[in-house]
Amino acid sequence: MTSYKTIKDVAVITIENPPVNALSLAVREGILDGLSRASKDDTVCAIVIIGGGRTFPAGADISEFANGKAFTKPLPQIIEKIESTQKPIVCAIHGTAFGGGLEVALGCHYRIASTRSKVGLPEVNLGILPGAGGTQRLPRLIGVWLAAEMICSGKPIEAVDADAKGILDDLVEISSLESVQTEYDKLLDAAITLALRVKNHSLEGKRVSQLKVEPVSDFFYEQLALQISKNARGMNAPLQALKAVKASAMFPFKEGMQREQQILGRLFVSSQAKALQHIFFAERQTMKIPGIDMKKGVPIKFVGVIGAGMMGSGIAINFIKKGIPVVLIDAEQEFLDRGVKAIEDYFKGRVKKGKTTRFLADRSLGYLRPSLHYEDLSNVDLVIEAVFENLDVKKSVLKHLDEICKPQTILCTNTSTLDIDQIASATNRPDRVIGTHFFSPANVMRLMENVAGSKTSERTIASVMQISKTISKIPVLVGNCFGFIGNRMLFPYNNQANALLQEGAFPHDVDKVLYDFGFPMGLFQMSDLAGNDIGLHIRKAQGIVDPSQRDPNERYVSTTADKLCEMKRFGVKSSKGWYSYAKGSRKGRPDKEVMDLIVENSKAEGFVRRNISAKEIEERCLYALINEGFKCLEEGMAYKPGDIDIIWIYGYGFPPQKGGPMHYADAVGLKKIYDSILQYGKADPKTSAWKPSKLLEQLASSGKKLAKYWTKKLKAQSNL
Ligand SMILES: CCCCCCC[C@H](O)CC(=O)SCCNC(=O)CCNC(=O)[C@H](O)C(C)(C)COP(=O)([O-])OP(=O)([O-])OC[C@H]1O[C@@H](n2cnc3c(N)ncnc32)[C@H](O)[C@@H]1OP(=O)([O-])[O-]
Repeated sequence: MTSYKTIKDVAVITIENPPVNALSLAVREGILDGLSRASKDDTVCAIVIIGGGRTFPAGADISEFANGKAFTKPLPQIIEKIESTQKPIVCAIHGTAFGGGLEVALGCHYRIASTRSKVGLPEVNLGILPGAGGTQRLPRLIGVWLAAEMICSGKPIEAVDADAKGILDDLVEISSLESVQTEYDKLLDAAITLALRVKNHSLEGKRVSQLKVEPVSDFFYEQLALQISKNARGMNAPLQALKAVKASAMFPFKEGMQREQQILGRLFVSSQAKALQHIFFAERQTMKIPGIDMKKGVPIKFVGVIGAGMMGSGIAINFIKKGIPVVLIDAEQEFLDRGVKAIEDYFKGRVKKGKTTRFLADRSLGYLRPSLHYEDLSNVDLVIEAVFENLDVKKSVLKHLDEICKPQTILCTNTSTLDIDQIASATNRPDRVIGTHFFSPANVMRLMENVAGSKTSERTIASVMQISKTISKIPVLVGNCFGFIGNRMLFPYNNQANALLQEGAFPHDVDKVLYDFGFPMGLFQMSDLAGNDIGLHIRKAQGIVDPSQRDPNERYVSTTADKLCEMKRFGVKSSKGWYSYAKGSRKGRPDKEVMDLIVENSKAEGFVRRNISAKEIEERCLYALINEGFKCLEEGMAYKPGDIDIIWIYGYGFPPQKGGPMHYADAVGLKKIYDSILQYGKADPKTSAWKPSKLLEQLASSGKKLAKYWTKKLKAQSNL
């Protein structure tokens, strides 16, 4: 996991633990061994620590947190050993020196980095803090102010910025065109040169733990705490990290370290840390699908997008940003022009905000080819239709594409609810048809539900999953059912919210509970923002708006929602919906007209309104959601519980610190949820959402956790 060699009397310890050189136990042992060899060897005058391959360590090995290995030869002790070594140690950074990686660098006496590298302390995103001295050394090196900002936000910074802040001693200029090998060679060369230059220098002032921290006023901590509470609402780690940073200014290093370790100990075992670390791995597991070999994907080098509306132009941006040429098609010149303008405005905005350069923006725009002619798609590798959400319209678009595109072209349909098999049946290549459900705005939202139809081939799935990654999305493969995973689960969740209105709650009551749970907004606020007509459109497609077409054995809860649309209360866009809005504002106020309508409907539908507790609101909305998630798993529509969690966190704002609905279910206890579902079902037998999932029932009665059960099941499957 590490290698040792000497070059010109400098000992070089190379960390070799691909892909990210995480500081696993074997790496820590290797560093200790290297330090010991270098210290004992009289011919060695200085030491360089460098990461092999593409990066300096991206942190401690997160998988060692759960199995306890992190406590054997723990990282803080290794860093102490590095810092107290009597020979100068130069740390050479390339790639991403994150978390424990940066903490190792802070323990070294000198730090140089490639201009392409990034450094950061992202531990708060994992529910912990930089627990190997980062909260004590960084403030000593760059001051409390800058350190607190980096540690509490968890955001990485570019090497050039790190140099300006005083984290680095020098930069090694590497152009974007140079290979990783050249970067490594140049960096090592520069590190050895520096090591030889400082070999006889005193280490006085080079051991960061011995530096003094300039105290800052309490006002600074109060202001930062306020900002954290707003930006990272509901997250414990950033505020706890701030306490540790404050300790660096209050106590000598040793005592500060004790505070850091005490706080780390508490965070380590917290439910938030477990949830956030679950999300970290779940996000990386979405590409691992039983029976799908991702290597079978074909490269996608040329793309077509049909529909230059908000969705289509957003989709196109994703590709041209990555240098993949796009033909953007619309039927009318006016719509095409509008789409192109939206794309140009997007890039202009990025240049204005300093997020890209004019040169790069122009280069991206150069990849866009607007057209009114489907024939221009004859040679694309993949085409995504983003036309109106209507089965017949989408079928006719795909039929046309099938006639025009080359036989290998993959045809993607961007739909949020429609049946992929039916759409694919309009073509002669159902194996090359797949759903790509982008979330709006498509150039911002990272989630992509890729929907496999019954005939979609492994090659098509692998190609689309790979290209989704290339355009920086988080792709999740899902099965073909109404609403797929995200929207399918949204229906019972949303139904409960509406049922609560019938029984006695108001929109602001429900929204407050969901906001307090950690969602960025409640369901009614979300509906106002998206447009209440979208829900009506879906209910119409389901054929449930007309009372004569409804199943008499199923409770209908959307009368008020339907009436709001009749009253043209579409939401923010019409300045009134479930709430009323001042012109141009997205902050809604409860509206008497809506509250009266809700009361009137309750009465007309035979409900005696009652006070409903926050607990009941939370349980009913979330347990209905979770029950549907279990049904998606038992039907094979979702492949892993973690996939559902990722969909709900990235697509619907489920609070990450709760780990997603399926992780949360395990945390609450499946028996408790199952029993509550039975109880709510008894009181409301006409709501099918309360029919418990068989899988939930089975796990609740056997006392098993979903995560463990599913991991075992997948292992057994892969051993078959
Ligand atoms: C006494 C107690 C002592 C405790 C001391 C605490 C010390 C410290 O403060 C805590 C930390 O450092 S916390 C850490 C702070 N650091 C962070 O939070 C940084 C976390 N990492 C990242 O942000 C991204 O991985 C990178 C940007 C580095 C690379 O992005 P990319 O190029 O898109 O690559 P990718 O797809 O993302 O990952 C590739 C593979 O590597 C895997 N893996 C990655 N990091 C890992 C890790 N630290 N570990 C293990 N595994 C890690 C990843 O799962 C995946 O595995 P798979 O089997 O192939 O699926």
